Amino acid sequence: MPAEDATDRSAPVIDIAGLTVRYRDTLAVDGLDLTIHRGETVALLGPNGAGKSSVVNAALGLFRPSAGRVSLLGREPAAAVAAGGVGAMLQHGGLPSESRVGEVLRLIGSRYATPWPLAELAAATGIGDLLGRRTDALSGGQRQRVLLAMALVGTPPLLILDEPTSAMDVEARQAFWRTMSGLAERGHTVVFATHHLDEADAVADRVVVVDHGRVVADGSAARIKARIAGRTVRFRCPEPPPEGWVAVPGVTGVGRDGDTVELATTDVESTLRALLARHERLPDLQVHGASLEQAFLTLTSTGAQR
Ligand SMILES: Nc1ncnc2c1ncn2[C@@H]1O[C@H](COP(=O)(O)OP(=O)(O)OP(=O)(O)O)[C@@H](O)[C@H]1O
Repeated sequence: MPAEDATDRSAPVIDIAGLTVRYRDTLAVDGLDLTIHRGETVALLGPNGAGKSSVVNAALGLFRPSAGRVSLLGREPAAAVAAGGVGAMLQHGGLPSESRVGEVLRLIGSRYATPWPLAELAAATGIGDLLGRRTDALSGGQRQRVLLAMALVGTPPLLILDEPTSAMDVEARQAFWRTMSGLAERGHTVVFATHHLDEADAVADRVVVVDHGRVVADGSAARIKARIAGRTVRFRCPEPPPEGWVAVPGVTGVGRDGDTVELATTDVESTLRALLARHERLPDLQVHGASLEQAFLTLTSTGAQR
């Protein structure tokens, strides 16, 4: 693919301050601050209605926010998009009708000084066999791959993607993330909203959790998981202590599955010490770290409802 054009490496690629989005009575984004630097791959996570799409759409300058400011590549969003600095894939992105996929990509590419050569772009996005296909004769997953190719054709330094893999099958999803990793290695910045926590965990070097229009956690997936400091200790033990498992130091929750006990703990060391002092044997003892999903549920209102 063509080399990426030079950008100021120190300046933020996305700088959002005090972003507020209201739709009549709904406060969708509530004074959100977010700064993203060149080369970062950032996942925006949050439950349905958290405000992710509103942040993405406002960041792209698709509407004027109620308050706050957004700068993309050091410019107003509309100017950065018009200059070809931003590739976007929206949740309800449309394709021109009555056209062939290859024609559309050639046409968009002709607007750029250094478009990604069509054959290479088609290979990277898995649409080699779709170039002659009509845009209104695509499946949901094929459509998503073509939308991705449209976002990438100008090889923009910044990619903003709203649930880019939601209609893709497992193979297409893996290919998609390989392409994204390649772009990130070349210094492109990738920001994507997703509900796939496993993808965020595997692909993003930074995870931003949004809830009720605010950032409730921001850091590497590992840091976010560590922040809830949750571990699960499992073992087989038919008899609980007389005072109950909750009396064991560190334990915050107790579950049972047949004769297997599952203790949620915030202090795994104290919990294990206390258990081993009391029980000579803890058959099938296992200790698990928190998954990003557990962290997500704890950090957002989804968890509070449980
Ligand atoms: N055009 C609109 N008019 C009125 N309310 C809207 C509009 N778009 C979004 N909302 C509301 O704003 C809030 C945030 O929605 P948004 O789509 O930004 O969330 P999201 O995190 O992207 O959700 P999802 O994961 O379901 O796509 C929700 O309460 C939603 O109902």
